[in-house]
Amino acid sequence: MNAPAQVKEHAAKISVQGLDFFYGASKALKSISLPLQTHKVTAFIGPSGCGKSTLLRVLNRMYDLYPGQRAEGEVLLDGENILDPAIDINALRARVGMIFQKPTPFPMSIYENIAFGVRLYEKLSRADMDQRVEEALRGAALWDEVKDKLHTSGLGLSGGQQQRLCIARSVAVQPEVILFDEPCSALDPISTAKVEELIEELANDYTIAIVTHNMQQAVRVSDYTAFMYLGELVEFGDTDEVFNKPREKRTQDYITGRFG
Ligand SMILES: Nc1ncnc2c1ncn2[C@@H]1O[C@H](COP(=O)(O)OP(=O)(O)OP(=O)(O)O)[C@@H](O)[C@H]1O
Repeated sequence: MNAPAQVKEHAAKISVQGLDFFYGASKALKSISLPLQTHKVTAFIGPSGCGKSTLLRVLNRMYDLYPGQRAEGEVLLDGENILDPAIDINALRARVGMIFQKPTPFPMSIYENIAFGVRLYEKLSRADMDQRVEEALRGAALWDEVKDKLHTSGLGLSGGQQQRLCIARSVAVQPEVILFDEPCSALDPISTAKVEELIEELANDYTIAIVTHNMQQAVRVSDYTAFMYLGELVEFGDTDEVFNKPREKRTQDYITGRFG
C-alpha cells in the first residue's frame, strides 16, 4: 500500500508510521501508516470493530488513561513523535482536541463550559476571556443562538447545540488538530447538517480527522478517506477516488454495502 505518496503535495500535520496498538495481548491496529494533511479533513471508515476509534484515540494519547493499552510505532505531530513517553500529555491534548459521539457539556453555564478549559492553559483577563468565549462560540456557529443566555446551564441546550458547545470548548484552547469520533450519531438530521457544515469551515483553521459510519457523511465532509478492516488500513486516498474508483476490492465491497 503506497497510497500516502499520492497526496504528498500537501504537508502532513500528522504522520502515522508503522503504528501497532494493543488492548492487553490483543492487537487492534496492525502497522498503520497514513498522513493527516494540514487543514484537510480525513475520514476513517470501515465496519464496526475495524479500529477506527482506536486509531483516533492514539492521536491524542487518549488511551493513556487506560492501563494495559499501548501503542508502538510513530505518530509524528509536526515531526515530533507523540508516542514518546516524555511528551507533555496536557500540552498534547491542548494541541489535539477531541469531540465525542455523545455531547458531553460540563454541568455548568455555557460561558463556564468554555472558560473552564481555557483556564487550564492560560490566565486571561476577564475582557480577554469574554472575547475568547465569544470567538469560540462564533467559531462553532453557536453564538447567535446563545449570546443572550451565556450564564445559563449548558445542559439546557438541545443535543445539536450541546455538540456545537463541545466544539466551541475544543476550539477555545486554540488547538491545531481536532478529532471527531462519530460526532453526529446522536444528532437529528438538521443538527447533523449544521455540524457537517461546521467541520468543513473548521478545516480552514484546523487539521481534522473524523470517524464515521455514515459513508455519505465521509463523502460530504472529507478530503481524504482511510478505509480500515480488521485493524488494517486497506486503502487511503483522495475521498473522491476512494468512493468512485477504489483500488481494493474490499473497499469496493464495503462502500457498495456488500458487508459492514
Ligand atoms: N477497551 C477495549 N478492550 C479490549 N478490546 C477493545 C477495547 N476497545 C476496543 N477493543 C477492540 O479493538 C478493536 C477495534 O475497536 P474500535 O472501537 O477501535 O473499532 P471501531 O472501528 O471504532 O468500531 P465501531 O465502529 O463499532 O465504533 C475491536 O476488535 C474491539 O473489540
